[in-house]
Amino acid sequence: MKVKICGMREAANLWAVADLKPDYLGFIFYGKSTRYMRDTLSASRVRNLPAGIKRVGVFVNADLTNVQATASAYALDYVQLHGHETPEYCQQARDSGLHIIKAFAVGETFDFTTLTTYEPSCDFFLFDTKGALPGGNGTAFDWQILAGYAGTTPFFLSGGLGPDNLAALLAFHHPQLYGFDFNSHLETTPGVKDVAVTQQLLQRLHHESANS
Ligand SMILES: O=C(O)c1ccccc1NCC(=O)[C@H](O)[C@H](O)COP(=O)(O)O
Repeated sequence: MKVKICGMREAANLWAVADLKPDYLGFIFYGKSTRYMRDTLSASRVRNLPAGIKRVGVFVNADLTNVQATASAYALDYVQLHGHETPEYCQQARDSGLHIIKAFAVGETFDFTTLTTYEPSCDFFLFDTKGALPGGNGTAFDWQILAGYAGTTPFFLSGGLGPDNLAALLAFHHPQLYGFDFNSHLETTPGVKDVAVTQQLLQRLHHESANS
């Protein structure tokens, strides 16, 4: 199972977490987020992450030209779209060479038929919890609702994941489950991950994968 750690914003913390070798690291390019990182992390620091870690830029209803320029400056491997971006927007982004993770906010119900038109343009979906904020709400949704997802695009499971629900997480299965996305439940303050907690979590995940 792949692991994405999202919302990095401090240089020293970024290097410490990168040393733990997560598969993906996420950077928030949404100005209203407490994890906004344009002022705290230079493009060269992000570009120079160790090989093997995929860089993901998170955007919310951003102008496509801005997304393209940012993806190029920070050498982003993926753009994660967390707003009301349409299938046409995703297709245009993909046609320009970007790789797409489209996030969807899941509430008590979710109409999975709305995903069909996104399938051709998206590399991954990310199912997050519906909340007051576009992301980073820190609450989990009822993952059983994903039994209704019968599409072919692999997905990241997200929303309030952390050490406290890791056992339940490891017991959750879905044919298209690709990875877990962690954020606020690993933090000491918004944008700063607790390195010891993150290390323990990754060790537990690797241990479980090796034994499954
Ligand atoms: O984290 C943010 O501040 C954020 C703000 C706006 C859009 C997306 C954002 N985060 C994207 C993520 O991928 C988070 O990891 C995801 O929402 C889950 O966060 P959490 O519930 O805190 O685990």
